[in-house]
Amino acid sequence: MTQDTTAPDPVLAGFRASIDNIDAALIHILAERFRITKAVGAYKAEHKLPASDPSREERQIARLRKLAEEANLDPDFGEKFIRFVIDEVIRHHEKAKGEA
Ligand SMILES: O=C(O)C(=O)C[C@]1(C(=O)O)C=C[C@@H](O)C=C1
Repeated sequence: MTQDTTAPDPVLAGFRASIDNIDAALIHILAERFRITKAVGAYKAEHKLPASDPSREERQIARLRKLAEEANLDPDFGEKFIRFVIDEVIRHHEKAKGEA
């Protein structure tokens, strides 16, 4: 027998309410991170500093991999996620340099 996917499922709805709250928190946290990195990008452009700092990134990734492990999160996923975010920040920094 196939499951009726339209029937209300309060257990699933409870899980999803929590997922929705977590996703909202993630968006706010990311927005706050990009708000501060925008200021970093403007500072770097003004002071003619390079957009990226690979040694800083290495330290961030090592730290976050350790935190991920302690939090029982796949460290490879943690690294991929922060790499994705940092790459976007660098793109913004490069754009800010072009506009300075
Ligand atoms: O810390 C810096 O210098 C930044 O520009 C911020 C940031 C980041 O998003 O964390 C971005 C680019 C750098 O390569 C390193 C780190």
